[in-house]
Amino acid sequence: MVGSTHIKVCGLTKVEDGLLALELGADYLGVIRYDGSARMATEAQARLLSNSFPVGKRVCVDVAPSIKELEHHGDLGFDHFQIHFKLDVPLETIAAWSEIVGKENLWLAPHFPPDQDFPKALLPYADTFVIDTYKKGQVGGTGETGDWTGFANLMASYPDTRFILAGGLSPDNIREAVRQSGARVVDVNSGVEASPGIKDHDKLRGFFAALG
Ligand SMILES: O=C(O)c1ccccc1NCC(=O)[C@H](O)[C@H](O)COP(=O)(O)O
Repeated sequence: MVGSTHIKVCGLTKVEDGLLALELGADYLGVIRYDGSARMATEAQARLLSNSFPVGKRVCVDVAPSIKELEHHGDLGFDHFQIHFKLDVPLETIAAWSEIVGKENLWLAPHFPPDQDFPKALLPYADTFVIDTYKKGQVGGTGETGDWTGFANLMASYPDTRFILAGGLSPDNIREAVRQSGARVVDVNSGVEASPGIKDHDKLRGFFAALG
């Protein structure tokens, strides 16, 4: 945490990048297990990262995993499970994800356009929602900024739910993003990368410094 902002650094594939993020004050470290991502950690990398990072801070990120895949992510030792998905996924599937990992550990990242209301039917299944920038045809990790005032309105509408601001955050815009959105938890990935899956240590330092 820096000031009153909690921070997740996502898309890690190297232990040293995660350890630097922790040293700087990261609250959560994200490892992507989706095979459509340029930042996907292999099974061996995911196991190493999970074993190297503190309990309670390890987040496994995937896109609409099967039940078997989600159970396997749990076996790798992750604490929280961030699932990106399109709204055509049946509520029964979402209920099953919630049952498997626990509502308190499920971070739902629904893919919905800015002109559509937040899908409140999802609220019973997770305590935490990641609001990532919508881009047609891409489920998560767009690297583009979203609607920060819309995020502030969402938080005001559902005060008992934890929302995480994601999408295109960087050392250059994080201060303004937090000011406009009121976000208490932020998620950064491509904005602090040297290349997909590899963090740029100067950018990482710059991101945390900007919040200080
Ligand atoms: O980053 C990806 O490649 C990705 C692919 C599919 C689903 C999620 C993905 N990333 C999630 C994240 O890294 C973050 O949670 C978040 O979306 C922020 O990403 P960025 O806009 O790059 O900061």
